[in-house]
Amino acid sequence: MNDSTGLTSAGSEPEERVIEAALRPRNLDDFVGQSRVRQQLSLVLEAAKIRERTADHVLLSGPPGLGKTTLSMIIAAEMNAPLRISSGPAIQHAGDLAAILSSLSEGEVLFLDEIHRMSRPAEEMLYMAMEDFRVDIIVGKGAGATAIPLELPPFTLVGATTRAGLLPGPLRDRFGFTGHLEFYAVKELELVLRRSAMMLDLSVTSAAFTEIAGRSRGTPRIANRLLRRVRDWALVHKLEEIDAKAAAAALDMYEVDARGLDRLDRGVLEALCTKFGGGPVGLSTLAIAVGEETETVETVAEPYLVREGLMGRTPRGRIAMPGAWEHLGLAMPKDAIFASAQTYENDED
Ligand SMILES: Nc1ncnc2c1ncn2[C@@H]1O[C@H](COP(=O)(O)OP(=O)(O)OP(=O)(O)O)[C@@H](O)[C@H]1O
Ligand SMILES: [Mg+2]
Repeated sequence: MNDSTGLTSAGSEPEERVIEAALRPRNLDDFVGQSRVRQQLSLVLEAAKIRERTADHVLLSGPPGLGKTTLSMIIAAEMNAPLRISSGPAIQHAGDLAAILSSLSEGEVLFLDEIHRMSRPAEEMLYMAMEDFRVDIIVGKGAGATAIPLELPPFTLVGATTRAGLLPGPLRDRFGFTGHLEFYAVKELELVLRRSAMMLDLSVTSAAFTEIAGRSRGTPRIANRLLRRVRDWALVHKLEEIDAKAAAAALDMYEVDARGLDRLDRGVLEALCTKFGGGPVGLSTLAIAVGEETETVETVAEPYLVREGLMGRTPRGRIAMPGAWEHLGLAMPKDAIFASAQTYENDED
């Protein structure tokens, strides 16, 4: 069984990839939400089709599990083009990239996941390939080295990154279109779940979809994962239909609460409110209080707590926001920093 941390993390596990592939929407119309990105992308692709050219290079940025890989597959499908998949970490030498580029066929879509993790020399080769559809292959070493220019067939690069800010400007500028994916609204996640339930042949009530969607942290990958756990629960309990009560009971058992907080998130909040009176408290002290590594608290629990407005970051440390006490069903002490002072500011370090 997964522990609760795994259940609510936005990254994917290797065994999960197969089922994810099966649940992926295959065209833009089936892709839920992100209406602006979808409209803009659809325009880029339509225009390319009319001009009978390959589409402009596309950069997709946004947190894990929001649909970047899915969109790249949709782009290839909509353009009726083959898709080649690689990733930044797999391209450590310029030669790795040259090998991929020189074997592309005309119009092919090249998807580079985690493009911010490519090596510098490969990145520079990519600039030229994106702009002029040409690369220089270096043959030999030292003084005898020569550059052999190689023409490339026109192709569309789709780059994906969780950290658009880490991309060097020259690379970012060479994309004709950048789509930034946002977290999904509960209503949108309900649609994702409805579609998945149909594909998994499950009978689920509307209220149950709402219940699961509300616990999914704005992330389709998490929504689909929670749905599968609820399905297991219903199977064992021999339920024909999954209703809101069953969904809530199942997810409570997996320790994913009504707002999508898991055991670690709640532990951090509870420590902050009850052991440190709402803070401010340093991150490492907070981590010790919950028996976790500082890094785990910072990268796994904190981003969602801050996003949900339950925890704040100040120059003097972490503080609980009023919603934290409310969520835990506790009374906020009168001397809690948030109640007494105006020192709160959204600090970025
Ligand atoms: N808009 C959407 N509509 C329906 N399902 C979606 C949507 N976006 C994502 N999904 C589902 O969520 C899962 C994860 O999506 P995907 O792999 O595309 O995310 P990602 O952004 O590439 O994540 P990562 O950054 O971890 O690579 C897929 O199984 C897909 O079916
Ligand atoms: Mg991906």
